[in-house]
Amino acid sequence: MKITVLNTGGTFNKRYNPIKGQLEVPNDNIALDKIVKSCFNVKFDIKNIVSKDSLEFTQEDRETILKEIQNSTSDKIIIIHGTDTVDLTAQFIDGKVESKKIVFTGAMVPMSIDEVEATMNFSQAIGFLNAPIENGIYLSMHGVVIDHSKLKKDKSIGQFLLKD
Ligand SMILES: NC(=O)C[C@H](N)C(=O)O
Repeated sequence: MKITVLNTGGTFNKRYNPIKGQLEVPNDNIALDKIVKSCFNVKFDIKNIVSKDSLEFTQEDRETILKEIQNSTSDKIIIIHGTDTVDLTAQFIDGKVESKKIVFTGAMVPMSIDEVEATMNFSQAIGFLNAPIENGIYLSMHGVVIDHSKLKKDKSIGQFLLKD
Protein backbone atom coordinates (compact mmCIF):
# COMPACT_ATOMS: atom_id res chain seq x y z
CA MET A 1 0.00 0.00 0.00
CA LYS A 2 1.12 3.57 -0.76
CA ILE A 3 0.24 6.63 1.31
CA THR A 4 1.22 10.23 0.68
CA VAL A 5 1.77 12.29 3.84
CA LEU A 6 1.59 16.08 3.64
CA ASN A 7 3.23 17.61 6.68
CA THR A 8 1.94 21.12 7.49
CA GLY A 9 3.38 21.47 11.00
CA GLY A 10 1.36 21.98 14.18
CA THR A 11 2.13 20.74 17.67
CA PHE A 12 2.64 17.17 16.36
CA ASN A 13 6.04 18.27 15.03
CA LYS A 14 7.10 20.80 17.68
CA ARG A 15 10.55 20.59 19.27
CA TYR A 16 12.23 22.57 22.01
CA ASN A 17 14.83 25.07 20.85
CA PRO A 18 17.26 25.38 23.81
CA ILE A 19 18.83 28.54 22.40
CA LYS A 20 15.57 30.44 22.05
CA GLY A 21 14.05 28.65 25.04
CA GLN A 22 10.82 27.83 23.25
CA LEU A 23 8.94 25.14 21.33
CA GLU A 24 9.14 25.57 17.57
CA VAL A 25 7.62 23.97 14.48
CA PRO A 26 10.65 22.64 12.57
CA ASN A 27 10.63 22.36 8.78
CA ASP A 28 11.60 18.69 8.80
CA ASN A 29 9.83 15.35 9.18
CA ILE A 30 11.75 13.92 12.13
CA ALA A 31 8.61 13.16 14.16
CA LEU A 32 6.99 11.34 11.23
CA ASP A 33 10.14 9.48 10.24
CA LYS A 34 10.26 7.97 13.71
CA ILE A 35 6.78 6.44 13.31
CA VAL A 36 6.95 5.31 9.70
CA LYS A 37 10.14 3.35 10.18
CA SER A 38 8.02 0.65 11.86
CA CYS A 39 5.46 0.50 9.02
CA PHE A 40 6.99 -2.30 6.94
CA ASN A 41 3.91 -2.82 4.75
CA VAL A 42 3.31 0.77 3.69
CA LYS A 43 5.31 2.84 1.24
CA PHE A 44 5.23 6.48 2.36
CA ASP A 45 5.81 9.56 0.29
CA ILE A 46 6.32 12.33 2.88
CA LYS A 47 6.30 15.97 1.84
CA ASN A 48 6.80 18.96 4.08
CA ILE A 49 4.67 21.72 2.55
CA VAL A 50 3.98 24.21 5.39
CA SER A 51 5.79 24.45 8.76
CA LYS A 52 3.60 26.52 11.04
CA ASP A 53 1.45 26.51 14.10
CA SER A 54 -1.97 26.37 12.46
CA LEU A 55 -3.08 29.50 14.33
CA GLU A 56 -0.73 31.34 11.94
CA PHE A 57 -2.17 29.79 8.79
CA THR A 58 -3.18 32.15 6.00
CA GLN A 59 -5.56 31.57 3.13
CA GLU A 60 -2.47 31.06 0.97
CA ASP A 61 -1.37 28.14 3.18
CA ARG A 62 -4.76 26.49 2.71
CA GLU A 63 -4.53 27.03 -1.06
CA THR A 64 -1.08 25.38 -0.97
CA ILE A 65 -2.52 22.32 0.77
CA LEU A 66 -5.41 22.13 -1.72
CA LYS A 67 -3.05 22.37 -4.71
CA GLU A 68 -0.81 19.61 -3.30
CA ILE A 69 -3.82 17.34 -2.88
CA GLN A 70 -5.16 18.10 -6.36
CA ASN A 71 -1.76 17.58 -8.00
CA SER A 72 -1.02 14.37 -6.08
CA THR A 73 -1.26 11.11 -8.01
CA SER A 74 -2.02 9.33 -4.75
CA ASP A 75 -5.61 8.66 -3.69
CA LYS A 76 -4.65 8.05 -0.05
CA ILE A 77 -3.39 11.11 1.75
CA ILE A 78 -2.70 11.86 5.42
CA ILE A 79 -2.31 15.52 6.35
CA ILE A 80 -0.46 16.42 9.55
CA HIS A 81 -2.05 19.65 10.73
CA GLY A 82 -2.23 21.81 13.86
CA THR A 83 -5.33 21.04 15.87
CA ASP A 84 -6.53 24.62 16.42
CA THR A 85 -7.62 25.26 12.82
CA VAL A 86 -7.76 21.76 11.30
CA ASP A 87 -11.55 22.16 11.13
CA LEU A 88 -11.18 25.27 8.94
CA THR A 89 -8.77 23.60 6.52
CA ALA A 90 -10.89 20.44 6.28
CA GLN A 91 -13.98 22.58 5.53
CA PHE A 92 -12.03 24.50 2.89
CA ILE A 93 -10.92 21.28 1.15
CA ASP A 94 -14.35 19.67 1.36
CA GLY A 95 -16.17 19.69 -1.97
CA LYS A 96 -13.02 20.63 -3.93
CA VAL A 97 -11.46 17.16 -4.15
CA GLU A 98 -12.92 14.04 -5.70
CA SER A 99 -11.78 10.44 -5.83
CA LYS A 100 -9.48 10.66 -2.81
CA LYS A 101 -9.40 9.50 0.76
CA ILE A 102 -7.95 12.31 2.86
CA VAL A 103 -7.31 11.96 6.58
CA PHE A 104 -6.30 14.96 8.68
CA THR A 105 -4.49 14.29 11.94
CA GLY A 106 -2.29 16.03 14.51
CA ALA A 107 -1.60 16.01 18.23
CA MET A 108 -2.18 18.01 21.38
CA VAL A 109 1.27 17.03 22.72
CA PRO A 110 4.43 17.18 20.56
CA MET A 111 5.89 13.83 19.49
CA SER A 112 9.20 15.11 20.92
CA ILE A 113 7.67 15.34 24.41
CA ASP A 114 5.41 12.27 24.51
CA GLU A 115 5.21 9.87 21.58
CA VAL A 116 1.98 8.13 22.56
CA GLU A 117 -0.76 10.49 21.39
CA ALA A 118 0.87 11.59 18.12
CA THR A 119 1.71 7.98 17.25
CA MET A 120 -1.84 6.83 18.03
CA ASN A 121 -3.52 9.57 15.99
CA PHE A 122 -1.27 8.93 12.99
CA SER A 123 -1.38 5.13 13.24
CA GLN A 124 -5.15 4.95 13.38
CA ALA A 125 -5.21 7.02 10.16
CA ILE A 126 -3.00 4.37 8.49
CA GLY A 127 -5.25 1.54 9.69
CA PHE A 128 -8.31 3.41 8.42
CA LEU A 129 -6.75 3.88 4.97
CA ASN A 130 -6.01 0.14 4.88
CA ALA A 131 -9.74 -0.60 5.01
CA PRO A 132 -12.13 -0.40 2.03
CA ILE A 133 -13.45 3.08 2.84
CA GLU A 134 -15.29 5.64 0.73
CA ASN A 135 -13.65 8.74 -0.70
CA GLY A 136 -13.97 11.66 1.71
CA ILE A 137 -12.34 14.08 4.12
CA TYR A 138 -11.77 12.48 7.51
CA LEU A 139 -10.26 13.45 10.85
CA SER A 140 -8.22 11.01 12.94
CA MET A 141 -7.96 12.05 16.60
CA HIS A 142 -8.24 10.49 20.03
CA GLY A 143 -9.56 7.04 19.15
CA VAL A 144 -11.75 7.70 16.12
CA VAL A 145 -11.41 8.33 12.41
CA ILE A 146 -14.59 9.85 11.09
CA ASP A 147 -15.96 12.42 8.63
CA HIS A 148 -14.26 15.68 9.64
CA SER A 149 -17.56 17.43 10.38
CA LYS A 150 -18.44 14.92 13.10
CA LEU A 151 -15.46 15.49 15.40
CA LYS A 152 -14.74 18.73 17.23
CA LYS A 153 -11.95 20.03 19.46
CA ASP A 154 -13.23 20.93 22.90
CA LYS A 155 -10.74 23.70 23.68
CA SER A 156 -11.66 23.79 27.37
CA ILE A 157 -10.33 20.25 27.93
CA GLY A 158 -7.97 19.81 24.95
CA GLN A 159 -9.77 16.77 23.55
CA PHE A 160 -11.39 15.95 20.21
CA LEU A 161 -14.86 14.65 20.95
CA LEU A 162 -17.63 13.29 18.75
CA LYS A 163 -20.43 15.77 18.10
CA ASP A 164 -23.84 14.73 19.41
N1 LIG B 1 -2.16 21.09 19.18
C1 LIG B 1 -1.96 21.96 18.20
O1 LIG B 1 -1.59 21.55 17.12
C2 LIG B 1 -2.25 23.41 18.48
C3 LIG B 1 -1.42 24.40 17.70
N2 LIG B 1 -1.72 25.72 18.17
C4 LIG B 1 -1.74 24.35 16.22
O2 LIG B 1 -2.89 24.46 15.85
O3 LIG B 1 -0.83 24.25 15.41
